[in-house]
Amino acid sequence: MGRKINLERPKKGPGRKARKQPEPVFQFSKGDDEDSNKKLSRHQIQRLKKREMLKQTQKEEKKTKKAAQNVAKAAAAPNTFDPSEIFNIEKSRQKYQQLGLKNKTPQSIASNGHQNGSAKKGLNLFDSDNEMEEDDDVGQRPGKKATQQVKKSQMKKFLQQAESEEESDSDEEDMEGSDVEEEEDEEGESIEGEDDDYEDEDVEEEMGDEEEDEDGEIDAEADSDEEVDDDEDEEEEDDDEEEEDEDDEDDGDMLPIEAANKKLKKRMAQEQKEADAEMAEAAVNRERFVFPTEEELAQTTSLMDVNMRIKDVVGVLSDFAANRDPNRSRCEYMDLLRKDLCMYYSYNDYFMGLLMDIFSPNELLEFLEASEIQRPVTIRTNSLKTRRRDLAQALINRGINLDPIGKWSKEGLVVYSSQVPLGATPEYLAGHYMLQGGCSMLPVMALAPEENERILDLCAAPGGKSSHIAALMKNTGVLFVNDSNKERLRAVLGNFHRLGIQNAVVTCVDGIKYGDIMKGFDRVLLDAPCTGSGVISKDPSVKATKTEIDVQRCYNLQRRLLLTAIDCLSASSSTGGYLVYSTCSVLPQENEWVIDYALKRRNVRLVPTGLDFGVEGMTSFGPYRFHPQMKLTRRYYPHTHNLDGFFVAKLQKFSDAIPKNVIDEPVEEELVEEEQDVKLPKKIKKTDWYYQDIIEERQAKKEDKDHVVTVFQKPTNVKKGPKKPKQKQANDADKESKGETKQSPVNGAQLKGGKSAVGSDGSKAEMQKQNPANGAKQKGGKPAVGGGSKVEMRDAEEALRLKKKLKQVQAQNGKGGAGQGKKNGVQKKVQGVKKGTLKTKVGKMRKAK
Ligand SMILES: C[S@@+](CC[C@H](N)C(=O)[O-])C[C@H]1O[C@@H](n2cnc3c(N)ncnc32)[C@H](O)[C@@H]1O
Repeated sequence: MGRKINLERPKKGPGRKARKQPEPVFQFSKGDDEDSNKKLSRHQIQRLKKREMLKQTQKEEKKTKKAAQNVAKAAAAPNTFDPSEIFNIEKSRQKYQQLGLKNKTPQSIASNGHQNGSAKKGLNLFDSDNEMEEDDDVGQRPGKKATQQVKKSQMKKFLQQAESEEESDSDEEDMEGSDVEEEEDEEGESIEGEDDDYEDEDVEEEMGDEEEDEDGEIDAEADSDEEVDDDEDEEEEDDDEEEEDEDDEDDGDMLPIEAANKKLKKRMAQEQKEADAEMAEAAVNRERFVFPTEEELAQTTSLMDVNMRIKDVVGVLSDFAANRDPNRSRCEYMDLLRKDLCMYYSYNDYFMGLLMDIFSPNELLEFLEASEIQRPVTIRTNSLKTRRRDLAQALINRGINLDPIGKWSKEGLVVYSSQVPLGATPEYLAGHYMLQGGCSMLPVMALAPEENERILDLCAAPGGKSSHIAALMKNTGVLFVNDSNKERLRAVLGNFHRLGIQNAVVTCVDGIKYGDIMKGFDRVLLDAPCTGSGVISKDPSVKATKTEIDVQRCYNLQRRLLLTAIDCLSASSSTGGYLVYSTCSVLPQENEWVIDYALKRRNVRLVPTGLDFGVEGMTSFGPYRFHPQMKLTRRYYPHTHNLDGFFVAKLQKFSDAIPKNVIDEPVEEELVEEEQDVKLPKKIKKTDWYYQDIIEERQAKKEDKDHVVTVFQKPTNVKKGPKKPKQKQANDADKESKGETKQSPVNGAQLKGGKSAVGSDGSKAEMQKQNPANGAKQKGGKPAVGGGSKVEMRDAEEALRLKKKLKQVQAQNGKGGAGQGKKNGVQKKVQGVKKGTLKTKVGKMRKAK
């Protein structure tokens, strides 16, 4: 091998290596120029021959040595830390950014696995893992490392943008006698074209490992720098040779490859030893953490100090017995940690407390950090219209940098960067893909819809998961898509038209009442509304705004929706009888607890989700013990999987009968939910269904004169008709209380979006039916707006009833004095309802009316 003579191929450009190392002059070579040899003396010719032989042997030695090193490196790679790889990644990343990929978020870098440990773990999920290659039937080695993925995506970009440079670079490299190039030449391979992005990893690896200088990244560097580099390289090589010589003496008859391996191991052991010594020294020199006094705490002004203290306290808690201050309890440390975390990451105390109940201090830090970073953008191929391979090709052609999302999905793609908005590409508009978080694909995969089934998605807007279901059903069967929010359903319609979904029926009904409309589904998906504690990176307002009442509202609603969803399912379905429950929350209150509640009240059992990754669900939480099968459920965390926090459970219904000795109301002790006017935050996202619902309700209340605002409001536009006979009235009232009457401005009025209001007859029974646990609630578990407090309402109802009775008694008195005793009794009762307050309350309500 060695340097090649290139007399015939013309040089295409002034490559740096060409300048650095001019083409060798062979004026003394034997065969080429006999005349010139003749001019030399005999001694000169002998010296020349000697020199050439020496050069030749040196080159060969060098080459063997390099080959041995490479083999040793490759052998050691899976278990060892290779600084050159880190260097490579970093360099690639810089180059990547230079290429105009400034929008690349830190998270997307993390997804490549070279930011932190958690990201490395998450890498598995966004690793291309030869998915594309598998699709394409291109043979590849399985199981890549983070660095390889980075290289691959970088290479993709490089090769597209620097295609013109490719040839000249390779020529120059040929000139230098690069081993890599030579090997490539020998094998007749080249690294051109997009398809190669998914191939030739071996070549990429070699390029990374062996010839970092030759990847064309530092062409712009000054010649002087190159010279310095080269000098350094030479020095290093000299050192290596010296060491090798020493080793050679010891190693006697070892093969060069074995000797090189031994040397490498020795060097690594030495480095490890030094690192350990440094760590030990640092640990000794580090000051012991002293619990701060009240004054010190009050004086803390900088977030840096808070951060330092957080780390110190976490350090103490990780080995409490050894590191603690004997005068301080664990509780005190935990309190300090909670306060600091709240301050540093801007959480409210309650919400941070919830998270501290779930995670250990170390893991909590990882979770909080990961929740500050955006997850990688992911898209799902719409298999109704295209194949992932074709979509990827089309998007790459538009300058979008992407990879398959991972082994676990056949449709997902992770997008590292894009020059064009992903929601406006021709492919998007043509419905070839859906913008969808990676974790959103999991519940549908667990549901495993089949063709020709009847499937219900109870809380479907904006339709990401429903459209996935429709695609897996291949537009056959019927998909019922429901959501209680009319505005959000518009997005569903838009998406369905774009994606070409034709087997869907879209409804806008309160999910709790869906069972009254339709039942007997083969499969049901309940992607329940939740606190969003798993998607803090998308909506950071969750950190500061969620309160105890919010959490309770969510799990109450989730429980009721889950029971309805189970009731809608058919246990006798020939293909299924399966239900998937999911939330984008990490709180056990909204996940395991809800599932446990349903397991006790319906004939369902937990079955495996079929998802081959994720953390097992909790079988206990604080004082609560859940069903042992709960470990079949799956949890996903941003810090572990680089996905949004998520929960997936799969249930199978084995009987349609409802167990007799259970009641639907929550049996656990609940908070008394106070009726309160929900304060709206200053900025409300359009996607925030919770606040959007409140705004919508308030708006409707303002606009709709027939809307039942208070229990005493009289119907405004009900035509007076002939009085119904008593029996008929009773029947109607019964019907209304069962929710059969569709629209009545007064009683049991259906509010916009299928919500029901408290009946004007104010029957307590009806109110309790609305919300057995905590008083009247509407869609989303929110309190009925505008009805005053529960106590007020009850008093007012009682007062009205008694007043009516009083009038009757008075009328009877007018006819005769026999009712006097009765009248006194009723009057006493009226006074007894709420001493002193009744009059004013009734007065106020009248005024309001
Ligand atoms: C987590 S989102 C669903 C996301 C959807 N599955 C997707 O993948 O695009 C929860 C949805 O539940 C809806 N929702 C809230 N309360 C509901 C209720 N009582 N009945 C039906 N839907 C409800 C909200 O409007 C919201 O769209």
